[in-house]
Amino acid sequence: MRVALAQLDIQFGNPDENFRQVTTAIMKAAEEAVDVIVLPEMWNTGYALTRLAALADLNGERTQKLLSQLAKQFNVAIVGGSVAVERDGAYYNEMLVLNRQGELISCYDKVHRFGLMGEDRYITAGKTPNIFPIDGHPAMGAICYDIRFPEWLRTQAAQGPEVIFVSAEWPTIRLPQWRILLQARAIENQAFVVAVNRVGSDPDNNFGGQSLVIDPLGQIIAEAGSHPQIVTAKLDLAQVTQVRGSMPVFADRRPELYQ
Ligand SMILES: NC(=O)CCC(=O)C(=O)O
Repeated sequence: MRVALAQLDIQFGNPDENFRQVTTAIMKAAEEAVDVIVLPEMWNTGYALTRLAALADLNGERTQKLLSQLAKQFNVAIVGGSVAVERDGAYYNEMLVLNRQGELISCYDKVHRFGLMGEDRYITAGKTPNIFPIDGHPAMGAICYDIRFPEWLRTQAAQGPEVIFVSAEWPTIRLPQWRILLQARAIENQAFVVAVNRVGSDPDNNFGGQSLVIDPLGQIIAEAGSHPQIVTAKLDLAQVTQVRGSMPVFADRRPELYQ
């Protein structure tokens, strides 16, 4: 599986510019003949949470239309990062996943709201998992702060996903934790982790990128810098079978003790 990570400088509160930027990034990534393109968190608006009424994508329609059209045009799956969406008068931090045919195969609302960036005041939390196939391989997705909750990722990883896609707006100041948390999620779940962060800044935070691809042993196999860029990597998914076969961590679990 060849993946492209679109590390973008999201423009605060400017959906038109961000839709333009995402279109360009997907077109550029598709030139690399990848199977999946992954976007960062809240790429339509950034964390302009006080302006959601004016800026959020109503029912995710604009996002789904664009990503579906690009997926079909370039014959590529898209893990659509996340966007601010309005549904029935509530606001969500929502990941849309499209297959190569442009069909919506998963719609996930961030489960853990990040209070330090105001999500607890403006965003409604999701409560459903996010497992989907990419070309027949089981995969899953999480959004930023979700990675601090290993039990949430584990509950889903125990169902078989070989790749964990993560979309984030993770501030520079905590990047050392970003790296360690993602490596730990890869090791404990014996899965690839493909994690996209943004770069640039908003009125409250700087974002230093460092998007990562990590193998099931926790080794970093691709890494972005701190500027906008597309990073590509090849995942040898047979490695997941091999690592899980050599140490049966999932079979050895004692979930009856963990409540
Ligand atoms: N957008 C987020 O969820 C940020 C999470 C974060 O920065 C963290 O340290 O956790």
